[in-house]
Amino acid sequence: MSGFKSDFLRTLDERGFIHQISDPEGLDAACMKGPITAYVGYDATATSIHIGNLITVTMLYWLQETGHRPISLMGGGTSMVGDPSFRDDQRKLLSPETIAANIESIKKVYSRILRYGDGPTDAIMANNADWLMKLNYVEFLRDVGRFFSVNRMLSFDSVKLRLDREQSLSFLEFNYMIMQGYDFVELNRRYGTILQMGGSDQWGNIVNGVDLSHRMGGPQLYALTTPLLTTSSGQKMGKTANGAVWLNGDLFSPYDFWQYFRNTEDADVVRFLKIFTRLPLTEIARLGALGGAEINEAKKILATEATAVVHGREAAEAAAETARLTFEEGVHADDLPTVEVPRAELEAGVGVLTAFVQAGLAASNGDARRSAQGGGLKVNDRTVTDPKEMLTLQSLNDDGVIKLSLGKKKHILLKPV
Ligand SMILES: Nc1ncnc2c1ncn2[C@@H]1O[C@H](COP(=O)(O)OP(=O)(O)OP(=O)(O)O)[C@@H](O)[C@H]1O
Ligand SMILES: N[C@@H](Cc1ccc(O)cc1)C(=O)O
Repeated sequence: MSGFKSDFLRTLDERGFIHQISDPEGLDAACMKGPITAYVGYDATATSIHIGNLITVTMLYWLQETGHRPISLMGGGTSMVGDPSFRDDQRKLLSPETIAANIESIKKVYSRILRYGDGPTDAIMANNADWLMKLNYVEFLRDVGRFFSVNRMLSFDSVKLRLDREQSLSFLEFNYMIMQGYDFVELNRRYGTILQMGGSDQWGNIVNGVDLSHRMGGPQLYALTTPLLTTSSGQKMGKTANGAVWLNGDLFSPYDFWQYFRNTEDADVVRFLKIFTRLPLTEIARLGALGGAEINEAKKILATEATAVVHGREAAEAAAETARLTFEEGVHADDLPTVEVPRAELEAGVGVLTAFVQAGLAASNGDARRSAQGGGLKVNDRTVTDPKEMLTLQSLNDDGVIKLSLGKKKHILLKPV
């Protein structure tokens, strides 16, 4: 449905966040009536969330901006089980200690994006361990389990793949969607939550909660999913060749984060400006109309605005300045990513190809050799011509580091320790 009346759904729609809504007219009307409460759940499978997850946090941001109340739910209970949706293998079981540590680490980033507090539209941080870990098995089966139809659960696309391939789906994992369904009902009881959002892979789990409320005689709940974002070349956002684009700065620096967006493909610029920045749509339309080399200006604005959302304006501008010094003026800047090497190793001498592998700029010595043959490797801004060259303490530049460059855009500083 287009032509939403509520600011919330109109904003999500115009900025390209909507994939599916369970009852668009009903939800639009509810948003018009007064502040609603909506949630997104995040399992603690790593020490940070990544840019794929950032899309759903941004939906919570727009919810709050348009006068409603967001809940970020930490999956302290559900992480004990592990979501099997669209996975063709079972997840590794996480220990309670790992889950608790991951939650502590994940939590930090939300308060940069959402405003938490006690007011009617202030955000709430909840944890489903608070109710799931206390459940009594037999009571839960009788009160909640009886409303779930196994026939219907088996029909969801999210588990169908596993079943069609005749790969095992354990009873533990099969319970996941019941837990997530129950969360929705519990969050409705506790906070009047009527909407759950998530990526399109969460549709089955969310709709289960909508149905459960209905069957238990509860209020009408709603589901809203966002497209799983991929780049124009089809890669799922969140992962790059080197791993995920994490939001926690200790895993992925603000500079790397800025660079990730600076390297956006031309065809993705407008889509990403709408999703990852808060720039008005008129400004985005102007940037989208830039052609030729000017599109690079739009990419820099995208990179700075997206980095400011996650790491703050100051860090974003520092990253932009480092990039400008490095690429536009060719000077070495202090906050390029650094890899430490034991001083003794440099004293003994490290082969130049090995150094590029150690720095993560090449997958293997053979890979580094091929880049060198193409003239793509530089040491302290000098092209590597001899693949047998040794890097030693004599190779340190005036700043006491060795700058390794792969092509024009990737630089690492080797620092003796
Ligand atoms: N590329 C993406 N685009 C949009 N939403 C995403 C993307 N990746 C993850 N999400 C959403 O973020 C929320 C949390 O996702 P989840 O923790 O499953 O991330 P994930 O990277 O898929 O993790 P895992 O590999 O552990 O399954 C879910 O609602 C999920 O649908
Ligand atoms: N299943 C969600 C996380 C989640 C957990 C509990 C919920 O109630 C909702 C969502 C995911 O894997 O991304």
